[in-house]
Order: sequence, then structure tokens, then C-alpha cells
Amino acid sequence: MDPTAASKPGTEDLLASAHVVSLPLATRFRGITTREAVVFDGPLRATEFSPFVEYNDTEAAAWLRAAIDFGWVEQTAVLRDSIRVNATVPAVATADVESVLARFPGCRTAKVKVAEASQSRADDVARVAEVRRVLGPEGRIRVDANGGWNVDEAEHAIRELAPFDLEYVEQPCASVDELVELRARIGWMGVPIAADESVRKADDPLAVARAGAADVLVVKAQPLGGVGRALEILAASGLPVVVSSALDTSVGLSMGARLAAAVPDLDFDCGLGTAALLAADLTDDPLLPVDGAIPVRDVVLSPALLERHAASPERTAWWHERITRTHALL
Ligand SMILES: O=C(O)CCC(=O)C1=CC=C[C@@H](O)[C@@H]1C(=O)O
Ligand SMILES: [Mg+2]
Repeated sequence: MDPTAASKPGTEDLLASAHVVSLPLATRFRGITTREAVVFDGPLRATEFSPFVEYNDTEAAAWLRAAIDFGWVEQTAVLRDSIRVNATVPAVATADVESVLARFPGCRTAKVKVAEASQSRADDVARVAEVRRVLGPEGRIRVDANGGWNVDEAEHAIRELAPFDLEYVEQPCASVDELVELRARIGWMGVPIAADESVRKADDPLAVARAGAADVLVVKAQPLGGVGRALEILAASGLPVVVSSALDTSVGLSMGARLAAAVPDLDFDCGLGTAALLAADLTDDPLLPVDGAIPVRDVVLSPALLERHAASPERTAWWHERITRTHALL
């Protein structure tokens, strides 16, 4: 659903309603310890624009489209009022696994990061083994390699990890062609493959489904251009989906929860529990997992928290320029 010309905010409207923030993380995740984000006071609700700082303007444009859609336009009907979420376990030391999982009360599913460049396969196996020990035999475990393996490495790593009973392996290899080859090689193991970067960073998010490269799609509202656009993509793919966050603040998580609430069939727990990875948030009532789920609702920004976590003048100016450049691309 594209914003209409009438309701689409101009650059000045966006900048006037923007709050640039820098939030500390509770635990290092994908190499960062603070999360920079912009939240807008939209006329419909608070909304978020938080492409990672290294993303270029072309990639960031989809995230801005999503922010505008959610704050100014989005009215999708929802089918459920709470979303079951997974615990997200960064590539931490084995000794820290239990305390990370404790941040996600009631979550029966854990997603474990693997294939971190500075670590070995033994580290991955030990981390997954520890997650299995803490969750017990009924827990569900998925791993996410963020495209860090080639096909041979993926085949061997999955064979070593499969005895821990994997729900799926997310983005084991970087390219769609590699995923196709890997899927053919490991079919006998019965471990499904999920695509994440091959959906959210691809020029054509449906290429992976057309190629038969994955069994499951990971969909994220911001990188796919918003709730409506993500729903179109997942419907066209015909594949089961997992809705996930982009390490958003609770505002971006409310967008993800709304997307998850509108998905016709939602069989997997969603990666929307990540407020638990933040050491601070922007609302007095954050979307933290309770009993393994988060509610589907809008988020009320706290002026005091916006002020406390306001980014420096230099970073604020950087984000304002990014918004201005990115908005010109829409
Ligand atoms: O899916 C989850 O459990 C949480 C979200 C998550 O893992 C991610 C969020 C943001 C950036 C990514 O590196 C990462 C992912 O790859 O899925
Ligand atoms: Mg992923």
C-alpha cells in the first residue's frame, strides 16, 4: 500500500516530527552495542525509521516508505491480538546463554546466531547444545547464519547441529543459487531452510521463492517497505513465514506485530521479542515478551525517555540528512 499524495508527509513534516535516539543494547548484537533509530510522531501513531547506519540510501528508502506507511496511512485489519515470539540468542559465550534466555520469559522457541566470523563451529555447537539444555527437549531451536557459510561449510555445520533438533536454518549461505544447492544436498536431513537476507536485501524479494531456494520466508516490515507491501510479498511467495524485527525499538516492533497479526497463517513463533535485547526503550510500556508473547498495539512515546536517549547533535544532523536524501528517492 503506497502512501497517497494527499497523506504523504513532506520532508519538513518528517523532520518536524522526528526524534533521533541512541539506545544501549543489553548485549552486543551483530557487532553493535548501541542502536540508533528515528521515531516519528505520525498522525495515526508513532512510527520508526531505523535502517542500520551502513545501509545506503537506496536500501534505506524501503525503510522510510514503511515508516511513513505505518505513521500516516496503514489500517490493515488484524486477525490476532498477541504474537508468540522467540528468544533471540546473539553469538554469546556458552556461559552467557542462560542469562540471555532469561530475558525472554515463557518463550518456547529460541533463535541462535551461528557462523560468527570470529568464532569456530565448535563454538556454535556448544552454544546450541547449551540452548537445548536450558530449553529442554520440548523447546524449538532455529539457527541463523546470516549467510556466513559456503555450501560445504553449511552442509557440515548443519549435520553437526541437526542432532539438537532444528526447526530450521536461517540464511545458511548468502546467495539464492547456494541455497538451492544446499537445499538439494541436505534434503535427507529433514532440516528446513529459511531465507532472510535473500528476501529483505534482494532487488526481487520473490526470487528465492521462485527458485525453490527456501522452505520458509523471514519477513521484516521495515526493509520490505511496510506492512501492506510485506503482506503482498508473502502472499505471492506461497511459503510459510516468520515475521521478525530489525532490532527495532518498541515502536518498530509494534509495526512488526501488526504485520504478524495480519498474516493469514502464522505457524511459527516470530522474531519480535527483541525489545529484550535493548537496555533502554522509548516508551514506559515496552513490547517485551510476557508469557512468550507480545501484544498487538500501538506504542505511546515517553517524552522523558526520548530526551534521555536523544542522539548527539552530530548524529541527529546525520540522520536528518539521511531522511532528506532518502525521502527524495520515494
Ligand atoms: O529474528 C529474531 O529473532 C530477531 C531479529 C534478528 O535476528 C535480526 C535483526 C536485525 C538484523 C539481523 O542481523 C538479525 C537477523 O538476521 O535476523
Ligand atoms: Mg536473519
